[in-house]
Amino acid sequence: MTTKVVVTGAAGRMGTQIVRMVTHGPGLALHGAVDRPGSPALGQDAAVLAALPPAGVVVGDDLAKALAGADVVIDFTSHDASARHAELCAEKGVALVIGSTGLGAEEKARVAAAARKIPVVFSPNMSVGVNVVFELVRQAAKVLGEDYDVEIVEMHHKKKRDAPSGTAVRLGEVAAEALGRDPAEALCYSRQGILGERPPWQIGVQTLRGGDVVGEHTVFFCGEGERVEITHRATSREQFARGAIRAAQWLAGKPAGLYDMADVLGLRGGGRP
Ligand SMILES: NC(=O)C1=CN([C@@H]2O[C@H](COP(=O)(O)OP(=O)(O)OC[C@H]3O[C@@H](n4cnc5c(N)ncnc54)[C@H](OP(=O)(O)O)[C@@H]3O)[C@@H](O)[C@H]2O)C=CC1
Ligand SMILES: O=C(O)C1=N[C@H](C(=O)O)C[C@H](O)C1
Repeated sequence: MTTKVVVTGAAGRMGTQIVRMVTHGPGLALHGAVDRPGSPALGQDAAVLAALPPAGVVVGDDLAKALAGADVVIDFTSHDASARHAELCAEKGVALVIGSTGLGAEEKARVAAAARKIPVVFSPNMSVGVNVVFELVRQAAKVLGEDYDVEIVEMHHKKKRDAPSGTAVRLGEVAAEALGRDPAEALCYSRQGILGERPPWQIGVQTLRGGDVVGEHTVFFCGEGERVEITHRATSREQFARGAIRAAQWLAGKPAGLYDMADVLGLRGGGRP
C-alpha cells in the first residue's frame, strides 16, 4: 500500500528533508506540498527545493485543496499554523503528524479537539534517540529522587524561533512527573538577580542559541559528590524526518486520538519497538 503524504512547511529545513525522504521512500508518495501564503517557494517544484530532480508536485498555499485524496499530512511549520492545519485535517478526515513546537495552551487544545476526529501524532522530537532519553530521564529521576537537583540545558541553531525547545520542556515535564511535582510549578525558565538559594523542588531549563547547531539537550542530576548527565546530540535532521515518516505510516488505520512517538515506537508498555 502506498501512503499519500502532504508536506506542510515544504520549503523549510524540516519540510525539505521530509520531501526528500518521501520522494525516495518505498511505499510513500508525495501527494502535495504546501507553504506559507506569500512564500517565494510557491509555484516551485517541491522536489527541486529539496535538491532533487523535478517530481511534478508544485508548492501551493491551499492545504484544503491539497488534502483531497491524501492519507496523511506531515507538518513542521509553526505553533499557530499547526493548530490551524489540525482543524483543516479534522474537517477533511486526513491523519496528521505534527512536529512543530512552541504551541501555547489554546493551540494545544485545538490540536486535541482535532484528535477527537482524526488520528494525530504530536511530538516535540521525532528521533528515536530522544524518545529513549525521555525514558532514561524518567528512570533516573525516579531512582535518584529528591537528593538530586535537576537542571536542563538545550542548544539550537540561531534561526530557531521558539524557546525553550519543545524537547527541553518535555524533558522537564518527564522529570517533574517522575518526581511527583507539578511541571507548571517546578519548571523555571530564567534566573537573574539576587534570587537566594536554589529551591530543591525547582527544575531549571536554560536555552542557548547559535550557529547551525541541529539540537542538543542535557539533563543534569546534581547530587552531593556526584553528578549524572544524560545528553542527546542531533548532528543532522534526518532522524527527525525518519521518525515523522515512521509516524505517518504507523497512523494508517488507527482510530482518532492524540498519540506521540512513544506510541509509535512501542515504548508505552516498556517493550522494544
Ligand atoms: N518534532 C521534531 O522532531 C522537530 C521539530 N521541529 C520544529 O518544527 C518546526 C519547523 O522547524 P524548521 O523546519 O526548522 O523551521 P523552518 O522555518 O525552516 O520551516 C518552517 C516552514 O513552514 C513554513 N510556514 C510557516 N507558516 C506556514 C503556514 N501557515 N502554512 C504553511 N507553511 C508555513 C515556513 O515559511 P516561512 O519561512 O516563509 O515563514 C517554513 O517554510 C519548528 O517548530 C521546530 O521547532 C524541528 C525539528 C525537529
Ligand atoms: O527547531 C529545531 O530545530 C528543533 N526543534 C525541536 C524542539 O524544539 O525540541 C526538536 C529538535 O531539537 C530540533
